[in-house]
Amino acid sequence: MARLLSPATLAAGSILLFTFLVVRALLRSKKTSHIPSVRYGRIPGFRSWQGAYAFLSDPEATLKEGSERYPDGCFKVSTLTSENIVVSNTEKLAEYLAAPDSQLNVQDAINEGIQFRWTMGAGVYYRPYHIPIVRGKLTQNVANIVPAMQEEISGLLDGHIGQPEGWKEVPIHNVTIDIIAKIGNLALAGPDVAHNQAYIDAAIQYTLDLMISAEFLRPLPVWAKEFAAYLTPAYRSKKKCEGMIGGYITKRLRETDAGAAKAQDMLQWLIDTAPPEERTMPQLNERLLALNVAAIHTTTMTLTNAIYTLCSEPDKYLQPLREEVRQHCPDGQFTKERIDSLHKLDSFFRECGRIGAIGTLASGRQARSDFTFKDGTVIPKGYMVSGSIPVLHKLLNAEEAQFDGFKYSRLAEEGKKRMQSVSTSNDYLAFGHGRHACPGRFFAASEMKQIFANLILRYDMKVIPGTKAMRLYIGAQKIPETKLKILMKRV
Ligand code: HEM
Repeated sequence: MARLLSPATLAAGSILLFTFLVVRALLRSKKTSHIPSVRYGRIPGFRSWQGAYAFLSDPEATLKEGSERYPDGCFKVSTLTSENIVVSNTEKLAEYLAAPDSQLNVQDAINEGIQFRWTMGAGVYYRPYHIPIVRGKLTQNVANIVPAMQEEISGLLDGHIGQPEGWKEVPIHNVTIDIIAKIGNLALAGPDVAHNQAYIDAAIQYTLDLMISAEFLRPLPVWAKEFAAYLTPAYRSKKKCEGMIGGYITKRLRETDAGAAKAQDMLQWLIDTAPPEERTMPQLNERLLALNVAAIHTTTMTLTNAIYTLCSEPDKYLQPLREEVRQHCPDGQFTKERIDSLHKLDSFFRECGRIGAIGTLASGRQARSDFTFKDGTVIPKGYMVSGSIPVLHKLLNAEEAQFDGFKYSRLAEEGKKRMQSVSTSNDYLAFGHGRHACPGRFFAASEMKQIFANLILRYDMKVIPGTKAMRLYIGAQKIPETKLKILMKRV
């Protein structure tokens, strides 16, 4: 091993990898030379890399520039390992979202981003049988799980924040991620797993390990990924989780085989539905982790962003939202119907999703074969196409980009069609759009609203004077700051 990793071998390996990446960048650029680039450099062979530097330094500004320069067509931006073809208008978005999966594929697009065929496991990539279960059973079960979630949220808020008489500094992201991970796992695998703190921490960490592993694996050729995957933090993390809940999964499999299974949770529906090769303990552990990846950080970031938004303008939003919750839930108890009747709260969440969507690129699809738009523009096989959030969410114009939390409830009161936080459209893509729009959004909205409503019933909240919630970029992702503390005081 020492000989294999000698400085000479490492240097030779690095030169080979560098040459491979330069040649690949040159070949890639040739295929997309018909599409205008935004913020690429001038040095031949390195143009797309300079473009990647510009895009990754400020994705939002790069996309705004592209959308302004090419409002009717497509343009391309570069990341370190690929080029992304971006559309700026709703017609083009609708056109590519209607393409069949055999032509423009969502699984391949996600795989490009998080390499999940290798970081999670081939089963999740080739057999996504969990998606219809999330869209169907999990969504239908939202009403049934509200009371258990409510009890859990109450206990966790007592533990994390308590009932402070005076203003208390609270690292709110740490609180929301723990609550989301626990109530999410309550629905995924039941209380035994949700109350296993070591597993919850490991499931939260798994997503981060996966992101790092994806960066390590992405530049490698496919044959190398097959081996390198076993050396990644994601693989170690998955095995660690297997050690923690493997016995519990095996018990649930045995109960089901004995006809004694009673649970109404995702694990049960997975066991009942899995194809034979997926109906094993390691594969079910992998599938639960895949769902944790889809569910924990997305929901936490969206909720944290909503809390920061509220704390920046508490005078404007806290009291009206609290009054609405008190009016519809006078005893402080929630049901699905009561949550659905909170129209101001829903409007607030939709506007947070419009202004502060987690991604700057939406609904990415990767071409399995060449795709041709009506205007003749071709997305070549192997390339990504996405929507530009800044233009589709109308963030180019300063007036339209202004946060207006009660805009949608006001429009509905004026007799216009109600636009809900979970209704996707060509110009609202916080949950994507089309056949592959997020199937977990109804569940996520219920979780977020319950936590948010509990918070505003219990606490006054505001930012610490002199501080401001900043957004950070990780690639094309736009995420809320995680370290910011806010001030909270019991009502
Ligand atoms: C606020 C929280 C969430 C946000 C912002 C979010 C966002 C998204 C987005 C943008 C997509 C891609 C849609 C597209 O390409 O058009 C997606 C897909 C997906 N999400 Fe979510 N998500 C959230 C919560 C959840 C939860 C709680 C679950 C599961 C319990 C989940 C499961 C999935 C799955 C399985 C897909 C893949 C769908 C497919 O490929 O057909 N998500 N999500």
